[in-house]
Amino acid sequence: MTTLTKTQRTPRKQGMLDNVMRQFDHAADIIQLNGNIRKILEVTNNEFVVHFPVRMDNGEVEIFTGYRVQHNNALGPYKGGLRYHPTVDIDAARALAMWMTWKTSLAGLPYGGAKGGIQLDPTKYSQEELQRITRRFTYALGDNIGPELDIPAPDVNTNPQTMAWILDTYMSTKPPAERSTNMHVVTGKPIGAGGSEGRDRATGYGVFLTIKFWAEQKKIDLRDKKFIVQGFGNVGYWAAHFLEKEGATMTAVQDAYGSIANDEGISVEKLLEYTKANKGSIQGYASAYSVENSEFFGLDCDICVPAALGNQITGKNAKKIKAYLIAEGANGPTDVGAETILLKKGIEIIPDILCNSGGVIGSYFEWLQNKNGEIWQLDEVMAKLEKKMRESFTRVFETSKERNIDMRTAAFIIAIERLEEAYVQRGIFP
Ligand SMILES: NC(=O)C1=CN([C@@H]2O[C@H](COP(=O)(O)OP(=O)(O)OC[C@H]3O[C@@H](n4cnc5c(N)ncnc54)[C@H](O)[C@@H]3O)[C@@H](O)[C@H]2O)C=CC1
Ligand SMILES: O=C(O)CCC(=O)C(=O)O
Repeated sequence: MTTLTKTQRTPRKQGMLDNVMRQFDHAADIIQLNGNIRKILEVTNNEFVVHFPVRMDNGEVEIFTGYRVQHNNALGPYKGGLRYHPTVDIDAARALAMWMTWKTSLAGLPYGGAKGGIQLDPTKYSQEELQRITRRFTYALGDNIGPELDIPAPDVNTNPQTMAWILDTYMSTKPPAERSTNMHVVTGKPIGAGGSEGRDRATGYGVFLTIKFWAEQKKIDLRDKKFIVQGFGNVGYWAAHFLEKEGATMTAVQDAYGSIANDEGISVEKLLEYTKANKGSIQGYASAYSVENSEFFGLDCDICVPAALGNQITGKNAKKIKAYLIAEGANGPTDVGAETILLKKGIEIIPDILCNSGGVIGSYFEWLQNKNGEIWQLDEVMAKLEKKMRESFTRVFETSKERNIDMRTAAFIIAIERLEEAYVQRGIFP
């Protein structure tokens, strides 16, 4: 059995962790959050770091490091994705777990927050190797995940297939009578393996909905508006798909391999077909020209959708941004320094914990269906998702107007106040 290390510290350091803590501090100061509750929310509950060996296709054994950080479970089981990327480390997992706590609280879900992943570059491994890595990671986590304890889901470079491997491995460790009742140990599964209709598009659809609700408030017609998207994976593609369907035009895209642009428009569906035949990359797409990555955020557009990694919009490139709206599909794409610049310029930001919350809401629907032995149709899932997204958006937008604060601070306040209420009502910290 691989050794699990458990710590309870959350040191402040530059990067995503520093950003999420500063966002939290800002909101907590405004509402004068109860000091004891603040202490609890500042630290993560549990942190698991696992090292595990996996045999590669060439017969050699490689050692991998995986992480799962459980930030808070005052509102329900820990919930959040697993990321496979070279930048995954303990601080990234802590930051992303904290954002999950605020996100699930804001969305009114019966969940806490967690996040994790494996530090690796998945492009370097075969599908067989990725399957063995995922299965060994699942064994290493053991009963530290579970359908009523901590429920992983897809994130960067993980997908329904990854979730199916986790499900299968987790179930194989359970006695026969418990196997079929544990389907909800992960969400974002393939439909045939207990997944839900609509979870594939839930995050991107939610991103689109928040843009639509914002445009309604501002009396802006999305038809003919230009948008740019960083990241053309699950979130970026689906957000672009729904924006294009609404009549907006995608004029630039950036992925891990480079950036392309075309002021006349880039067809979302044609680009998707191209990436499928091009190892997932947008590079070389004939109906667009390539641009320097450093120019990407400064391109002319109305709406900018960062849907890749954290800390992409920084003090360095924020000044160049021409969009009047940033819709954060990614977690933590805008650092605190950049946000100050953007807000001064009058650029509005739909914050990640609201903008991309469609994903975890879709996961909640999958979890409920598994628990209750139900199967919902796509239109039912999408209608329920839209209702929940509208409720969250309206609360954030109204709070932001009433208190004369930006939407991120408003979203944090709503999320933290729900947690504060839970702790106070439980009588722990009157
Ligand atoms: N999948 C989900 O349901 C949810 C994802 N998110 C967040 O959305 C973001 C994207 O996640 P997914 O779409 O699921 O991942 P994905 O793995 O499907 O796609 C990631 C995309 O980002 C691109 N990318 C990676 N590194 C990049 C870089 N340095 N510069 C530009 N592009 C880069 C990749 O080439 C790919 O196109 C992440 O921040 C994730 O945490 C948030 C909520 C839910
Ligand atoms: O679907 C989920 O449970 C979580 C998705 C996720 O990782 C996120 O919202 O950042």
